[in-house]
Amino acid sequence: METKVLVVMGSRSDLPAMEGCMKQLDDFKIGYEVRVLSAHRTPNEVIKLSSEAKNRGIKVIIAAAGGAAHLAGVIASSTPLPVIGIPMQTSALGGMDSLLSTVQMPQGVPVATVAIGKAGARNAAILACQMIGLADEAVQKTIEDFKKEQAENVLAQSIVE
Ligand SMILES: Nc1c(C(=O)O)ncn1[C@@H]1O[C@H](COP(=O)(O)O)[C@@H](O)[C@H]1O
Repeated sequence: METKVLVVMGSRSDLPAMEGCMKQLDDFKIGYEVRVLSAHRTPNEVIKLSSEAKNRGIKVIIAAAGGAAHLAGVIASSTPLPVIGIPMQTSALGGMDSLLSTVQMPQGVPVATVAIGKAGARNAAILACQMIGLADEAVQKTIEDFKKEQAENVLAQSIVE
């Protein structure tokens, strides 16, 4: 399967919160690559990865980090691809630290920031597929089917007895 999404996380400790992201990409049958790299601990490797991503055929980059979460912003600084940031939940500040440092980007370098933690991880995968679907009818159809099924599931449980 062609690799269309690059998933980067700041630490292996983010993996449990990120599993839903990879599962959602699997469910949508979207090819992806997962890397653990840090803008703080391995800055050169992060820039290399993000600056080469487009030429490798990647369409969207998902970046997850917690605390002083600069990873998504640094990636966004060095690629023309859309970057989706996932703020990881933290024990010290509940993820508010990650949220603010991911979302509050300076003008000119956007990061599309989703919710904190596991909900954001899954939504990042869905949003990435929606972006890919703009230029790929089969992927867009996958999203349409997903939304229809989701609505049917909610409606099936809408009557509370
Ligand atoms: N925020 C960043 C960055 C970065 O932004 O480059 N690199 C690692 N981290 C985050 O530090 C937290 C603790 O990491 P450790 O568990 O490895 O100490 C993780 O949530 C990671 O994403």
